[in-house]
Amino acid sequence: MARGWHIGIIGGSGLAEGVGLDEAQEIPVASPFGEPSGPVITGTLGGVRVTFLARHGAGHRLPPSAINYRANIDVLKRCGVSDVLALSAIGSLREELAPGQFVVVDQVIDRTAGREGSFFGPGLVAHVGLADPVCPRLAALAVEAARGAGAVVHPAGCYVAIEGPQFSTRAESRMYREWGADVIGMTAMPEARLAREAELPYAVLGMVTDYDSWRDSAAGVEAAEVFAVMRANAELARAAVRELVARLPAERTASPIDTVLDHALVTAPEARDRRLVAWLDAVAGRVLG
Ligand SMILES: CSC[C@H]1O[C@H](OP(=O)(O)O)[C@H](O)[C@@H]1O
Ligand SMILES: Nc1ncnc2[nH]cnc12
Repeated sequence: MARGWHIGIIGGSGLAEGVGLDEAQEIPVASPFGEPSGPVITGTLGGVRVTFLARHGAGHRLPPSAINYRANIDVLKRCGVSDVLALSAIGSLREELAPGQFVVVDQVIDRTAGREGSFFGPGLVAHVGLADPVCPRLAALAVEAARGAGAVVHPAGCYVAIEGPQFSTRAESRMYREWGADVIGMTAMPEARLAREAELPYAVLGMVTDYDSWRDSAAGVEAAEVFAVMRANAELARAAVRELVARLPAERTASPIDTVLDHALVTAPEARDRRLVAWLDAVAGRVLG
């Protein structure tokens, strides 16, 4: 039995049905930040507590821009999750990252616009470091787990998060390649930012579904293509999650990410907005008392 671990899984496109938990219970969890994508499903997998949330809601109701990323991370934190693994469909910007293969993201470029990207704000200012937006320990576990499940896994890759919902133009797709991005999606930001603010180690297990639009000879990507590849890979993604929980160290040791708020809050206690402080009971209760 792995002590101290409670794995949060955010299921992306093609993975709204969950990961097949034992003793599963569906629980609506309220958040002061508004409506999460849906109720969480909490249960166990190999004796480890796991809580699942479908990012786009049941039946893929929400486009990337309408997802309440703050509420989603807040409810996972409220459920007592210790670490968050995000499952995502991604486009490939490199020949060697082929559809059907997995990429465990290690860097992110944020090209989203207009999304709520922080739990903090006027009345309680915080600046957390985001140089390394994913947790190396969880990412390494995801690599081993996905390999153990039989997937071809690339252990690193830079993810460019676009606003969407349209896919990129050819010019954009080629520009992202020049910038050094390896894969493309619409959801890892602000998810990664918010997980960090909530002191939740976060990693992205990306499943390559297409080659985006940078290749001269090929037609651009279509949503049907993404879902067809995801349908074919959903079971492999679930197997990777089962492998991950089976490979967790017997005891969860502290991660530096667990305490990033220790030195991040800059607003003087007497200048803090009481309503915002109350909203942050789950995300920052550890440091706000
Ligand atoms: C259905 S194609 C575009 C859609 O797929 C990805 O979703 P997710 O990251 O939740 O798996 C991409 O980010 C877009 O939201
Ligand atoms: N090519 C692509 N662009 C953005 N998001 C995606 N998700 C899957 N494939 C994608």
